Amino acid sequence: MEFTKTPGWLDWYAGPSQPRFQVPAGAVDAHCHVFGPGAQFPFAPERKYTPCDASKQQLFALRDHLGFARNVIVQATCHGADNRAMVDACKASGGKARGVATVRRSISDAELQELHDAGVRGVRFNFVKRLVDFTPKDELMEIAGRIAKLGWHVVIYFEAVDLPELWDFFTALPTTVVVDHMGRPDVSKPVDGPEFQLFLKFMREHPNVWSKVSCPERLSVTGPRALDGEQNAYRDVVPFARRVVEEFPDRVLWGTDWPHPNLKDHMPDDGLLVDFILQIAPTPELQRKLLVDNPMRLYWPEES
Ligand SMILES: O=C(O)c1cc(C(=O)O)oc(=O)c1
Repeated sequence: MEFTKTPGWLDWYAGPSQPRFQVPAGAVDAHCHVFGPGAQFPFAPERKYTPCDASKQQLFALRDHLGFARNVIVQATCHGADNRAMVDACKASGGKARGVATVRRSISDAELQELHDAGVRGVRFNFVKRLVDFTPKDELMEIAGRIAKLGWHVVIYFEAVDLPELWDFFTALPTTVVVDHMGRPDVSKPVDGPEFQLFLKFMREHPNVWSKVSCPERLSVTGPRALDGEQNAYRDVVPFARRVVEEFPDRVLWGTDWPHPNLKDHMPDDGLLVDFILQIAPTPELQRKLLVDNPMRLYWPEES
């Protein structure tokens, strides 16, 4: 099947630089995606965007180039609840990738078990309205109850302004809960202001809640961009991510977010995104927790 990219689509950055920051041995890129290829794994009819292709081979090449050992491949919304591309990548990784799936209530126990055998360890619930249609909360809660029995967790993606409305649902989830991209704070607001303080309270009061301190390129308003060798990129995001890393060092994850769906302004150099980690996790101990210990505990508990 032939697909035409969404107008203005930015393709992932070809030829990323070699990071200056050498990540610790065994580091995990805990948030990345594959897109198709569309000819092999068609994009879902209900998708809100049509991306460029981003194959498993290209993802694994990036992993090796950046010095990472493993990936967590998160189902991208352009594939809906058809997890074949993500599952194919997990299976092809030789145990070096785990997955996070999107499932509907109609999924059978046998299908859940097949996902588990392929390496899936979580489901993603998405509340970002530009990405997905609404799913009733009772359906999501039913799915959460079922996947809890497999030892999986729930990944949630939402925007900061929606946290108050979603609070009761999130805090009732029976599993570990992993927040994508720090719940998308508005970084033009103060880090000590009510909006981000509510997010910190969410983590403080609920020890089952983890956060990915990822996507500065999405959250930044004033940059500078991770391009042209910039070693101090996205300075406006740093206080937010650093606060989360320092207060909750055992409940944070980091990922490239490659191939960076829906960026409108620029496509970052992934090598420089790795260097960004030094700004938010300044000590070797924090780096090891963020990049190795925490993702291993969540995704490869049998090895950690
Ligand atoms: O902000 C986004 O556009 C975005 C989209 C997706 C997805 O389409 O799955 O995943 C992400 O992590 C971020």
